Amino acid sequence: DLAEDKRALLDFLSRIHKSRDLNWRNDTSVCSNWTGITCNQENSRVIALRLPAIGINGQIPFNTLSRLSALQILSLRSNGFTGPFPSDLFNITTLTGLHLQFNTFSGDLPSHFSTWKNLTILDLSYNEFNGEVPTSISNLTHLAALNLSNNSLTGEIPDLALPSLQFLNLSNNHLNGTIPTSLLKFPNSSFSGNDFMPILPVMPPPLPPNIPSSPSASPFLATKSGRKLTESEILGIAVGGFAIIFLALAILMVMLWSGKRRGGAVSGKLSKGDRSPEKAVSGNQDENNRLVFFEGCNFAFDLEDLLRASAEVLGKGTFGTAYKAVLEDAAMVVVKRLKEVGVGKKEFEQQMEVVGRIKHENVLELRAYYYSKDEKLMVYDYYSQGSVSSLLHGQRGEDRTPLDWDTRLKIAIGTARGIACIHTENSGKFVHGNIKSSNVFLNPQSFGCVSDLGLSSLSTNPIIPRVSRTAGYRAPEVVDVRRSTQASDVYSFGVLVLELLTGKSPIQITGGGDEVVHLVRWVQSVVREEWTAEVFDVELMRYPNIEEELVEMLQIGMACVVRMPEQRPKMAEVVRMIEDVKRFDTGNRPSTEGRSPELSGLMPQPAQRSAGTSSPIQ
Ligand SMILES: Nc1ncnc2c1ncn2[C@@H]1O[C@H](COP(=O)(O)OP(=O)(O)OP(=O)(O)O)[C@@H](O)[C@H]1O
Repeated sequence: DLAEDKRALLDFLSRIHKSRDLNWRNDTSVCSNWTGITCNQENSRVIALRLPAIGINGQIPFNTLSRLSALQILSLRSNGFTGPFPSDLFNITTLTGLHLQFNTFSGDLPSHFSTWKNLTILDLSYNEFNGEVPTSISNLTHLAALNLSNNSLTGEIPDLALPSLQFLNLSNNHLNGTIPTSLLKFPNSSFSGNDFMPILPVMPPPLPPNIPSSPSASPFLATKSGRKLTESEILGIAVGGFAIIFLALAILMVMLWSGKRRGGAVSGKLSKGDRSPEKAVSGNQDENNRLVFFEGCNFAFDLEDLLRASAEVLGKGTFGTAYKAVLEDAAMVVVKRLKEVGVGKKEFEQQMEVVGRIKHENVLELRAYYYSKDEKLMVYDYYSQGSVSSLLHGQRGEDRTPLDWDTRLKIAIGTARGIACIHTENSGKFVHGNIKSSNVFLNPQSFGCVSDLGLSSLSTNPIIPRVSRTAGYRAPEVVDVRRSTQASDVYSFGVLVLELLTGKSPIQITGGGDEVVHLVRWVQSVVREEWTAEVFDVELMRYPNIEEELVEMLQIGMACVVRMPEQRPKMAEVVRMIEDVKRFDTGNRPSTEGRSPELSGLMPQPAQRSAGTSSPIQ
């Protein structure tokens, strides 16, 4: 229980040598007051202990931490721990993450890695372990990240058949022999700096998607087998080379984030014990330049980890560039690097606090932010499915998740609820300012989830090119005065609804680039001509008995995009209207028989459509 956890921690504290104080006192609450401790929701057990860079020397005292029988995460990284691998930690069968990197542990790794059935991250890098990589690591069937780099390990790598492994680093040891087939999927950088058979000095990142991922396409394998490369392989390597340069540039940019803030802020290469414990544990950064996490965020990373992470550019948006960062523990986050923030630190922080406070299932949670003179970053969860924009307009190949009608309805209702929630914030004055399909993601139940809130009021009013997708969502009055309002959010939402119904982008260029077609105007004109059925996405034609829902959603979408802002419905009203449509979705959809004459015959049959579609937007 918690009392035993407390005793174990106090025992640990009394038996370690440390250069700085910890605020662990017998008369204070472990869960509320003690630095580096995380308890479970009921505050009845200690589930995480994180003491990075706290200046502890010597061995981990035996039979102390191993008594924390509910512990899931143990991070003692960047200290001065010495001695052999603390084998009594095997008693903690609940452990999911063990971070002992940047210490001076030495000796062999134990040969009985089997009790940690739930372990997902094991980081023992930058120590002085020697001996062989134990085969028993294969017993850690949930292991997603294994880092044994920068030790003195010797011998051959065993064939670690780890089904969940996504990140592997064995670089800079003295390993030799060949790389087992089960590990060949990892980039060569995972194995560099060892005594393997000669390999190419430049290690390729994962192959770009346009290169076939057959083993022969890997330069590493080609060299090993010694056979000549085919023309397409050479081409593949050339393209891969560009990809490497591109990736290296991306990583360089991420590194630059740290470089820029030298002097007062954190550098990616702090030596051991450089930081005070409070700073190290509470976000690990200088108080004025730290990554600020919001409550409920379970991420175990800091700015340093973020800067070390490999980054991939997801895209450049209106307010900056979005990167996907893969942290050492294989967790993926999205980091938005903002450009041209037009407000000072205080205002920025206030805005972030408002955004970070919003907890709603249809609003993408801001996990953390960072502010310094040169850099402003925002951190979100990574949504692997991509945005609604990519789901709707992305490649229509095998990998594409088809957006069926129910999902589109769920996207619409989720997004509407998310925006309605946002509009209640800040005494009912909060405005999103940038509702569009690339800012909507699917939550685990496939409902729409709104991202990027709070950005439009921070930026220095970026000028949106007239012919850009973003411009297609802007309400007419915003184009004139360049100021968003809740009514203009409603307009943008209306465009999103029309996009979901038609499957078309809000702006299209036709006629060899001369003609710009606005989705809103096109839908309005088609409906005026009483060709209503023509507007709907052909992909929706396969779903039976959805005509009424389509038409009702079309009416809602059109009500949102009326020209006069004051005539648009409020977002809460829009939610109610869509919820009325959603009632059709209980499995008792009315059949086409018995519908009103206005609606009967409105929908042409699929064959009719394909013959007669006259849409100016293709
Ligand atoms: N949390 C996320 N998970 C997955 N992909 C994301 C995430 N956030 C953004 N993206 C994707 O990254 C790309 C760039 O996003 P970003 O928000 O910077 O620009 P945008 O949405 O195109 O434009 P804007 O800046 O106007 O919102 C987009 O394709 C977006 O869908």
